[in-house]
Amino acid sequence: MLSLTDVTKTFGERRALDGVTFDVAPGRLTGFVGGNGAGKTTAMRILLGVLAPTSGTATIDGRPITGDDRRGFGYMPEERGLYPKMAIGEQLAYLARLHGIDRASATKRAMALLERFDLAARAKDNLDSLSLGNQQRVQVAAALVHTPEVLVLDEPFSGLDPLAVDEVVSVVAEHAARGIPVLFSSHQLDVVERLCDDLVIIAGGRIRARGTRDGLRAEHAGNRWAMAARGDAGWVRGVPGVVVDELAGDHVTFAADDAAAQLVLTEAVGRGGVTSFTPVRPTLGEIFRDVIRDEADDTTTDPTTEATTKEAVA
Ligand SMILES: Nc1ncnc2c1ncn2[C@@H]1O[C@H](COP(=O)(O)OP(=O)(O)OP(=O)(O)O)[C@@H](O)[C@H]1O
Repeated sequence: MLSLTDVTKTFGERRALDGVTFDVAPGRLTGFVGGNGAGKTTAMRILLGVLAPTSGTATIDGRPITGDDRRGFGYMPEERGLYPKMAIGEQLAYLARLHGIDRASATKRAMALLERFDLAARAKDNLDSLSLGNQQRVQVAAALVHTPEVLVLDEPFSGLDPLAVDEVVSVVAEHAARGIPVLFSSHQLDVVERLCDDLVIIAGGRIRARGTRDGLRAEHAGNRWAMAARGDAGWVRGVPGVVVDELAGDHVTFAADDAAAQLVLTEAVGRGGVTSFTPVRPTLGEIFRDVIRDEADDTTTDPTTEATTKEAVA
């Protein structure tokens, strides 16, 4: 288990993280979601030891993360880190060797990863001769080449088309399935929603929500229901305690507490039955807007539009 506990990070006057606590469980994909400047990269850099927290702790299995632990981490940094003018096969093999893997195995691993990303034929090409999507695949491969014990990926899907996203997702999921903790940040909420097991939502340097994806969706369901009745469902408008969101013939979505929803169901059965009756789960985008709005009162800036200037710290 990889954890940040009560981590605060300030850059001069700017508080980039404020009491941040979350876990990344082994064998699970944890999506890290937040607007520009929310604090995702800063939190990841603290996990990686690239930055020291102002206060709070970064731990693995309950003990402070050491340099040795971190050598076993796979990290795809926001600023990317590969050499544009070096052949990609050679480059991946070189990175594997930096992790202490012998030359023959390093080359083998590099080629296996390129194979996996359908780039084996390009092994001798320089990184900068590849399309942006392929360069991104190589960046992901670089984080995986030493078979990491922990995987931290900063925006691994940015700039990828939907098919490339699926391909990277399946490779990353294979690594999670080895039982390692995987944390990735993304602005693409639809991808996060599809991919992750657990979610951490951050805004303005503070954690606004965290938990399992399904748990958060249930928690934020807000008593909304969808029903497909047999016959026109217009009568639902007249049921006490019900607010209809959308009505289209026999399909209706509405807000109602459990008792009012039960009334609707009973009435529908009396009127000929239903073909479906389900709670409506919010999308991740809806949850995101929900938690940001809930907390907006006690933030001084809009976390989703905050500037992302990254001044160098002297
Ligand atoms: N080295 C730095 N010096 C000063 N301020 C910094 C530095 N790094 C980050 N910040 C500030 O800390 C805040 C959080 O930035 P961070 O990069 O962690 O956000 P982010 O969620 O990764 O954003 P994005 O999605 O835009 O990459 C921002 O206000 C940013 O300007």
